[in-house]
Amino acid sequence: MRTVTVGTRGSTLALAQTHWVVARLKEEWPETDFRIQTIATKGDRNRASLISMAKEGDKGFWIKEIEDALLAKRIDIAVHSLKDLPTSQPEELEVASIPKRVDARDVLIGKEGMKRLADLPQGARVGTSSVRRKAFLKAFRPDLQIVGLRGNIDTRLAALASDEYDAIILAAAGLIRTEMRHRIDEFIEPDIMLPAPGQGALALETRADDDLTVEVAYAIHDHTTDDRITAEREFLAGLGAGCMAPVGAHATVKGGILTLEGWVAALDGSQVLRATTSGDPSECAELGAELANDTLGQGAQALVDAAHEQIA
Ligand SMILES: NCc1[nH]cc(CCC(=O)O)c1CC(=O)O
Repeated sequence: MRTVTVGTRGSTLALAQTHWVVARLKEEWPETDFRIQTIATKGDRNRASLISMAKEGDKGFWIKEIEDALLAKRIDIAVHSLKDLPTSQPEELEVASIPKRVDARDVLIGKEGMKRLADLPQGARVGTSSVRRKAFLKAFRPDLQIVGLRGNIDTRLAALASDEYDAIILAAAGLIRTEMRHRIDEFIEPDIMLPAPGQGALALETRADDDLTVEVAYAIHDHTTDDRITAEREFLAGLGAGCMAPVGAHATVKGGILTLEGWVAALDGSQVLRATTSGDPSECAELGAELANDTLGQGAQALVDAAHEQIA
């Protein structure tokens, strides 16, 4: 029996999504034995200094150790949240497969009487440490107070019980995958808060020359998800921005047409540039690049640069 070792971080979410991936792979490859290996990353060990790590240009703080394990052949497939994966991989590695995406939206979870964003009282305190969520929240409701909120999903949900927050914002996908959908009070529509590029999608990374494993992983590839997230990530890349930028992107495919929406915001929400384009899904990369150029033409570079400076 062939054995494929699947590597992941050890958080509840990372393990839940890896168990889901392995169950899907096992359906396609019943003769293969899949093992799960957990790996601690710098992001797991040192949560407090995410911002300072970003300042050092250390983009892959959730993935470096996992990619090292792939290169050293300790694991064969790495499972990542796609939105945490930099837009390019080391030369010896590749994203071999992108499974079907779950809900890309952000959600609100609130205390009693604080269950809808539009209905929150004046000056309500909303927990998030995402610059994108903060900027779009401030643009929608300048009165809201944004309070930092870090940690894995369990930590963030527990923090809501404290006095510091009236409501918190999380990705729907994380709650759905950890069987906590029932905790969601409101799905925030993309016309209020555009999701992060790739939110709700996973990436299976392999060694580029490991043909057998690439084939195993590719069996659960979803072409429509791939087209959508390619458009979203090309938009982000075209802006020269990373996952710490106040940038949202969301692509949908309906009736054979891909529609991509992209937003770039000032950190304080005082300005949001919005653009949209559509075309054939096979043109997904070009559509992303074109949309980045469109927002650059509207002055997006100044917003991205200002965000880089303020965060650094
Ligand atoms: N940055 C952390 C992170 N990375 C992936 C998810 C879960 C959602 C997903 O798969 O996109 C989360 C938590 C969150 O943003 O609430």
